[in-house]
Amino acid sequence: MAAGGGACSPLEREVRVTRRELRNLRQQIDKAVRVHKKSIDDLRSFLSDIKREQIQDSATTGNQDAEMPFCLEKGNIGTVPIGFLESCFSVKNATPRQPTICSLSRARLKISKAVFTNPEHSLIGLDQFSHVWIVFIFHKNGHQSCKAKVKPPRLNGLKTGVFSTRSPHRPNAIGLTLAKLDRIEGDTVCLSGIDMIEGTPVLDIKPYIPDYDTPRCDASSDGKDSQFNKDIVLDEQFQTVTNPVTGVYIDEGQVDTNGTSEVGGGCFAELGPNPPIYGTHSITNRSGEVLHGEDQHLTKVEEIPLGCELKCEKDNQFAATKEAGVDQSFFLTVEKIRHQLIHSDIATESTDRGKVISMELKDAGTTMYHQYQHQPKRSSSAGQDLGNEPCISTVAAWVKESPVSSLDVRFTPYAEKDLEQFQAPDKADPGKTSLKHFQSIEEARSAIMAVLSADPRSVYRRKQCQDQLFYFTLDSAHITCWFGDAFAEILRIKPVKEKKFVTE
Ligand SMILES: C[S@@+](CC[C@H](N)C(=O)[O-])C[C@H]1O[C@@H](n2cnc3c(N)ncnc32)[C@H](O)[C@@H]1O
Repeated sequence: MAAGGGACSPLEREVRVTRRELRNLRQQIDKAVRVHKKSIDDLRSFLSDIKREQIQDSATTGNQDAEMPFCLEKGNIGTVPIGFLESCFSVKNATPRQPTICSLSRARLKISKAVFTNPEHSLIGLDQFSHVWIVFIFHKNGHQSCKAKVKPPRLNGLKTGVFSTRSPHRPNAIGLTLAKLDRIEGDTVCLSGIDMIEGTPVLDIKPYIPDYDTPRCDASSDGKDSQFNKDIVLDEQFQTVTNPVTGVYIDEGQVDTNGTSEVGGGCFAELGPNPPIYGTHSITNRSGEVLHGEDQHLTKVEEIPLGCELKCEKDNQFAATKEAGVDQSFFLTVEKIRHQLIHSDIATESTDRGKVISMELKDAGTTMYHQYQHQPKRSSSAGQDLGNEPCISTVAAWVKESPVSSLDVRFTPYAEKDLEQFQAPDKADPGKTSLKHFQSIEEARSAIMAVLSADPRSVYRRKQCQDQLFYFTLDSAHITCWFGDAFAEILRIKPVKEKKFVTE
C-alpha cells in the first residue's frame, strides 16, 4: 500500500475510507455504551441510523468519490438491514444446509424502525403470498471470502467454483432462502423452513412468484428439442435433471403404452423446493375421489404435503406420511412417474378442464396414485400471456448425489424423558422450559429428527471425528448426540442456559 498521503489505488483508498469509517463508528458505539448504557437492540438501530444518515448524505451531496463509498453506480450499497432474524437455530452448527431440510424450523423478523417510520406499512399485501425470498448476510462468516473455489459438503472434500454452489463463503456474503410465510403480526414476519441463524441481518424480502421465479420454455418450440423431451426419450439423461417437480404437463402430444411416446411440448413443471402448488396437482384415491385440491389455486403448501409418500393404509385409502425429506421422496416419485410415462399404462382423459393423466405407481408396500391435470397456459398476474410453459431446469448431478444417505434418528429413554421437560410457548408450568419457536414438544421432536437425519456434520467431522459427541441447540434445547453407522442417537436434551447481557 502506498505510504502517507501519496498516490494510491482505488482499492487502497476504499480500504482507508472503510478504516476511517470503522474508527468513527467504534467511537460512536463506545460513546453510546458509556453515556447511554444502550442495549444490544438499541445499538443495532443506532448503527442503522448512522448508516442511513450516511446514505442520505451521499444522495443529497451527490458525493460519489471514494470518501463516500455508497454509490449505486459503482455497485456499492450501504446496506441497512431491514431487521435481524430471531431464529430457532442459535449457531451455525447443525443449522440445515438448505431450508427444505427442516420445514418446521421457525424464525421471526421484526422490521426495523431504522428503515421505515412505520415498519408495518412495508408488509401490507405480503400476507397474500405463501412463500418469500429472504435476502440476508452471512454475518457469522468471520470475514469476507475471496476464495474462487469452495468445498461444498456434497462434493465430499472436492472443490468447485464458488458460483456453482450455495456456499455461505462467497465474495459478498449474501444468502438467499426461500421460506414459508406463516403469518404477519404487525411489523413482524413469521417464517418457517429456514436455514439462517439467530441474529442474521436481513436485507430484503421478496414474494415468491412461480410465474416469475420458474424457468420457462419458449412456446414457439414444438418441444421436439426440449430438455424434457430428451429426458423422456433418453433414460440416462435423467441424472442431470433432478429437481423436485410439482406436476407433469403433457401437451397435445400422445402418450402410448409401448414406450414410443410422442410427447410434444410436454415438460415437467419445475417449481422449486417446497413450492406453492397450483391446481395442476391433485391426489386421488383409486375410486377417483379427490383427496387433495383438484383444480384449486392452492397457495399454502401444507394443504398438499408435496413429496410425501402416499401410503395405502386401508383399501383405497391413502394417508400422507413423511413430510420431512420432501425433496428426496418426491424426486423418487417423479422418477417413478417418468418410468410409468414410458413403460406403463396411463389413463388419459380429456375433460373440459384439460387433459387428466392418471397413473398408479406401485412399489413394495406403497402404492401411489397420482392424477395430474394439464392446465391451459396461465397468464401472468398482470394479465399478460406469458406465452410459454414451465420447463425443466438442469442441476449439476453432484447436488443430488449426497455422499451420505439419510440417517435413522433415535432417542434414548433419557432423551425422551428430557424432552418432556419442555413446553409450548403459551404454557406456563414453572417447572418446565418454554419453547420459543416450536409450538409443541412434537414439533421440536420432528425438527430435531429432520436436522439429524440430513447428517449435519461437516465432511471433516464425519470422516475424522466419528466417535465424538455432537452438540447443537435448537430453539431452547441443547442437544447431545452421537453418530453410528447410518444412524444418529440423541443422548440428552437440556434447556439452553440463557445468556445474560450485563450492561455494567
Ligand atoms: C449453505 S448456506 C445456504 C443459505 C441459503 N439457502 C443460500 O442458498 O444462500 C446455509 C448454511 O449457512 C450457515 N449460516 C446460516 N446463517 C448464517 C449466518 N447468519 N452467518 C453465517 N453462516 C450462516 C449455516 O451453517 C447453514 O447451514
